[in-house]
Amino acid sequence: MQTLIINIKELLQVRENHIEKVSGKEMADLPSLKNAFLLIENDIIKDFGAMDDCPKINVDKTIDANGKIVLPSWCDSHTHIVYAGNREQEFVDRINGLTYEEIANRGGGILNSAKKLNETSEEEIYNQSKKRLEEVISQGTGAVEIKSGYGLTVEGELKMLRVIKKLAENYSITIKSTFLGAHAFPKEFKENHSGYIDLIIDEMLPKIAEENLADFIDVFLETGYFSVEETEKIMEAGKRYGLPSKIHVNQFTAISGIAACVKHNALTVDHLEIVTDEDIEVLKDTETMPVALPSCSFFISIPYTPARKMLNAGLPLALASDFNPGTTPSGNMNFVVATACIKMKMTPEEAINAATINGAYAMGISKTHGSITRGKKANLIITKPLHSFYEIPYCFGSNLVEQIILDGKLQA
Ligand SMILES: N=CN[C@@H](CCC(=O)O)C(=O)O
Ligand SMILES: [Zn+2]
Repeated sequence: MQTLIINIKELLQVRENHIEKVSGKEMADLPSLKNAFLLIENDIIKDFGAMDDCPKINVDKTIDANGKIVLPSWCDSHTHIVYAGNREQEFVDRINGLTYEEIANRGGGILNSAKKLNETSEEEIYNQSKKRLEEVISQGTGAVEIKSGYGLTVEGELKMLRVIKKLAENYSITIKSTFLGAHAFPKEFKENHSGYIDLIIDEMLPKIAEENLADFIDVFLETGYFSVEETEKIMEAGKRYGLPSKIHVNQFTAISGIAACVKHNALTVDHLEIVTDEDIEVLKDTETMPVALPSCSFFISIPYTPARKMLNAGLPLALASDFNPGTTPSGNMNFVVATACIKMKMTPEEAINAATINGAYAMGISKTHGSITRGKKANLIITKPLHSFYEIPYCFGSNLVEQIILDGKLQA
């Protein structure tokens, strides 16, 4: 099956040679081709180039992208799409003056979602979650990481991970799965942290490994949640099962968690609303990708990740949605890119690099996703006719995604 896209006004994120990620100043460069074609064979990008060089061949399908921009699908490396119910009452409570911390201390927050999840059947959780997945697909996401973390019991965590697995089996979007048993301490373990950590390490992890349910392990490393020492113990356990870590850290406080993550070769450190100079130093020249979640900052009114400072220090940065019922009930990566430009002062080039190739790196899939490179997966966005790709962040409230290609197939 061959599909040819012709007359592309601008083809973005064109990389002739394989790259894993872009860092610092490199992020300002978003290579592109104007008046281009792109040839897809089955689910793979077979070729691309200037329209003058467009092959004269018979193909199964031709798409005329006159006036439109084509780019690799968004790679959203941090979500909690699988959950039960929602938490709109907490949204109103925050409007009326309560903080995220105060709501959590009253038994709301993550424990509220955990209660709902444990009361809901696997089938019902699947049905609720698939709607969110379908929504983000329609908004241009072509690869997504989904975390557990609202079970906080052996059965609850397994249930969430099985739903993620089923979504991955039933949808063309690429899905990576992360075990986040260490999202919060359940009430019954409030005074017995080591008891819950033993449950994670001795009971949850072996079962998850046996069913091959996770690609990564995550911990909410934060004051009032998991300490640096507790997180290190869980990262080490994850490693024994071949699970690299992707860690929630520095959302509200900086407690030297990033250094611990780097020491354990974490693939990513995520959130980073509060970042110290020491944190930046420790991330330099490492393989750990910092991940910013600007929709979370927007929704719960906390600081934005200091992107400029980090890029000026030569660091890479990925952007992700954090789609979850508490802090970010949106998985719209177009909004993430726009907010990064508007609030974090990233240029459109930097933000698109952060949401494509660096997002792919943050899921361990930059060999196959995140750029227009021959041999990579044909997961693509075709926009509506645009003046330029700057309109993607500029028109922050509009849906500019016209068509989606996943696994080389145009989605209905
Ligand atoms: N901060 C930790 N976890 C989620 C929020 C969880 C929740 O409130 O349900 C986040 O990434 O923002
Ligand atoms: Zn999160």
